[in-house]
Amino acid sequence: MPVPLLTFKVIDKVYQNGTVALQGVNLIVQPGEFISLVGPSGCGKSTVLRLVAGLGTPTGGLMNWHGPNNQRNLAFVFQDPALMPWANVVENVYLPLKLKGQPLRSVRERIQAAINTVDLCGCEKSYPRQLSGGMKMRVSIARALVTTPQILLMDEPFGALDEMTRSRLNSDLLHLWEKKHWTVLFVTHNIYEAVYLSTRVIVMAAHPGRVVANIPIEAAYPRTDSFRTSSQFNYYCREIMAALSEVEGVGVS
Ligand SMILES: Nc1ncnc2c1ncn2[C@@H]1O[C@H](COP(=O)(O)OP(=O)(O)OP(=O)(O)O)[C@@H](O)[C@H]1O
Repeated sequence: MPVPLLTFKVIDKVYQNGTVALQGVNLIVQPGEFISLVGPSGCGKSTVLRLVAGLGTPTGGLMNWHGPNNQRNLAFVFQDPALMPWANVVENVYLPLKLKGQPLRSVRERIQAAINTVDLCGCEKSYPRQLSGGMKMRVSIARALVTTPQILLMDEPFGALDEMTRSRLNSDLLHLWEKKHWTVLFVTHNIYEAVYLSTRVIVMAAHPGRVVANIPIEAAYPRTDSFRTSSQFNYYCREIMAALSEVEGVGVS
């Protein structure tokens, strides 16, 4: 077995008001995996991402990064692309590097490469108001990629988009992942999206937040549109629905 990137060993997270957001969560993340977390509202999906990002600490258990000096190099993509409205695409993608004090001239190539990766070549000078919802999300992904993260944390990134745009961005994201093979932790309420994208789906339950199933999606990549209508796809969707229906508070959309 390769050395994991990150491990959660029996992780608990109890917030100050007493909410048990996570109880006894075990998770091993291998480099290059695309893991989706699905489950009803309040089962602790975002809490897992926040702990990985270092935005809070577990109240029990052990979380280990296996990189040098326990270092983490990660990037977050949220549902809201949160672009600076007064800044163009290049300036928005530059932001994380600017915050690290890197002069623009020294990172221009990296910025351009990230913009090319998300197929926004030609839009460098555009402002957010001139871009569609899907294009704004691509800028947000480019801004995450420009830091070359070891792990990309995505919290319902496509939840606010219409079904067509979501489906196209799912395919685009998968193409990017196949090219670059980053490690992705992806939160979604949508089991079809989870099955289409992931190497593995973690099903969670609420009250307390916990893992109830760990389902490897053993379908070959590249995953084309025909995968979405295949019997294999339906099989995995049914398996996840069955795991969800065994727990209370099922709320998938
Ligand atoms: N800062 C906080 N303080 C107190 N309770 C919190 C805090 N953040 C989250 N919670 C609670 O912890 C539980 C897990 O929340 P979390 O946001 O991780 O769930 P989730 O599965 O991502 O939910 P959703 O799908 O609705 O976004 C919920 O009951 C939530 O109300």
